[in-house]
Amino acid sequence: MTTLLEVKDLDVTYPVKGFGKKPFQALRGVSLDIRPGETVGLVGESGSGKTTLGRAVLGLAPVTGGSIEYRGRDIAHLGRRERRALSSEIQVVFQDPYSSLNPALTIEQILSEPLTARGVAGSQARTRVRELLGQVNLPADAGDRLPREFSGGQRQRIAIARALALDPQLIVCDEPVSALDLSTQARVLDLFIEIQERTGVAYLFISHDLAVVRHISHRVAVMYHGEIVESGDGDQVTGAPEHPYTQRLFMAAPVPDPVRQEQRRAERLRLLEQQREADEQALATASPGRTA
Ligand SMILES: Nc1ncnc2c1ncn2[C@@H]1O[C@H](COP(=O)(O)OP(=O)(O)OP(=O)(O)O)[C@@H](O)[C@H]1O
Repeated sequence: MTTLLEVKDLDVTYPVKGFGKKPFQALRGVSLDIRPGETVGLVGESGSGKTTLGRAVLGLAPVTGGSIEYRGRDIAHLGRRERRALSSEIQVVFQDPYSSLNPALTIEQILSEPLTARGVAGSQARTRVRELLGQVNLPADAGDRLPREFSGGQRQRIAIARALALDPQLIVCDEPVSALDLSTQARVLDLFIEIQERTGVAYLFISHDLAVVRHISHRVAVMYHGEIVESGDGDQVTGAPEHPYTQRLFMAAPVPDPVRQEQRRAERLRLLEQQREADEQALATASPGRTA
């Protein structure tokens, strides 16, 4: 299979303001590839450089070394116009569905924006907006409403619809479910999977949540202090990590094993039962006339 995105030996260094302050190197020799239709999960603790890598792919971080090839073309240092042209291919969904949608625009206006920028207008754009709302399981009349009329999960669906408007090949998803409650997370994750199965879009899926990454990724890369310390098949990396950092990271967040959970529940019930019997015995001793 061909490679869609190939990041090679990437360095990103942020200039730091203030006299005598040294620039901060946030990524060091990072290499990673994404194939068409694939989800690569990027995991690591806060500050390890996950967002920086996503932003570099989007042309929003100061790349100081290495390359980012999209379909064989280096996109690490594109000018504004070339970058805009690439926005139909590479899109983004951010963490916060509250700040990422313009509160003054209706959903139809929000979803039409990328279409209008491409010269798709009028009835063609309206048809596409309805199609997009359907793709993310929102009713067609959602187009007339404002973002504030929707829940967090619904807003994230709208953000996903906007990202899909131009049929991208790759979406950088930066913690897209972290702001949602657990059951909404599960539904939005399933939506990501369903969309991928239907459209063949690839995801660079950034999350600090191992359960989320495990659920959605075909392959997983683990970041630590600006470097990728381990990468490979999702089950392999999450199930039998090799690098000591990954082992520690995964030990801190144990896999919810249904058999183990059932054993723990049975153990809790047994202890409660023991406690109840002990209480009743104590009560019976204190008041000998009482029958259990
Ligand atoms: N614009 C910036 N200028 C200077 N340093 C930055 C800038 N953006 C990020 N950093 C630093 O780069 C490092 C990596 O940050 P980044 O946000 O990529 O990590 P992360 O793994 O996504 O963490 P989190 O999950 O907390 O967002 C951090 O030490 C951060 O403080």
